Amino acid sequence: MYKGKVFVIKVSGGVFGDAASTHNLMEQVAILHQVGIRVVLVHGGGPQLTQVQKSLGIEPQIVAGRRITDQKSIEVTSMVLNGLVNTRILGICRELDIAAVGVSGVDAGLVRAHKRPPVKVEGRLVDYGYVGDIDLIDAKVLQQLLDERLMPVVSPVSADDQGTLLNINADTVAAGIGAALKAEKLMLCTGAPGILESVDDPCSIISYTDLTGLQRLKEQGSLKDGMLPKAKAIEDAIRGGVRRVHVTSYKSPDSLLAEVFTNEGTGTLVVENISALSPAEQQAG
Ligand SMILES: Nc1ncnc2c1ncn2[C@@H]1O[C@H](COP(=O)(O)OP(=O)(O)O)[C@@H](O)[C@H]1O
Ligand SMILES: CC(=O)N[C@@H](CCC(=O)OP(=O)(O)O)C(=O)O
Repeated sequence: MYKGKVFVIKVSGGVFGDAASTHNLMEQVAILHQVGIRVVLVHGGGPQLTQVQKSLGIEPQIVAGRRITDQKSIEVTSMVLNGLVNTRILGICRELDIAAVGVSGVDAGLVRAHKRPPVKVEGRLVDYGYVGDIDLIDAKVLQQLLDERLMPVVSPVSADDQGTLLNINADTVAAGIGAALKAEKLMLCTGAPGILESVDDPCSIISYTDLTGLQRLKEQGSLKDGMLPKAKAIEDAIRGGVRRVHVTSYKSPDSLLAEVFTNEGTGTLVVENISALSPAEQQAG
């Protein structure tokens, strides 16, 4: 059913803090790649970035889920995301025999962005510095790699047309790539079990929702911190043509495969409009 279809899988940096979770997740990615799904892996690296910033005496500042990125921090961002995290994932791909190629949003004009001007967030003016907003995704380079059966491993570091490097949230980049490739699925693997009705109650997981449901959660204040850029990314991906967005935990051992190959799944599935789906479609993973 999914052979030849595009899945964009975004893995949060948190997974790489634990070797067993990392292997577990990458083994599932390997299976999806090996059965003929065109997998694009987009990675984060927020916790690693925070750690290296602190070791260099830079106090990390994150506002509404996005990192304020000054001149020194954009250098750290490209060192950590393009260097450390991307290369570590490629090493695991070697071990698991996945033919993978590392790229970033800078490569071959993949992500064209501009520096975000100071914006009002939660009532105050915030200058995010070298943080980018996406103008265009040119996914040609990814199509070429996928046509050669190579798995792209994408770091979200991007640039403007002058070559100024910009930091973009990995969920945002994954959503843009999903929309550009009209992906069958965007899978966001995060530390949370899925989208929760109440962030303090891990049992309040929402199994199935749509854009109206997501808006309701936002309006009632259920979405906070890192879930804010994730919710925006989910909305943009679906409006851009991605059929299904899944939010799953990297902590449960078979979360990706269960989400794809069982009706129940383990996390949250978001579609454009639940009532527009046929009963059969509502059943499908
Ligand atoms: N309604 C919610 N459901 C789930 N997580 C939420 C919600 N609201 C806020 N969060 C927080 O958002 C976090 C996910 O964001 P973040 O840690 O930035 O993600 P990642 O690094 O995986 O991209 C969760 O671990 C949780 O603390
Ligand atoms: C602008 C912005 O916030 N960029 C993110 C990029 C990394 C990321 O998104 O990593 P996770 O998926 O692990 O959170 C950051 O600096 O943390």
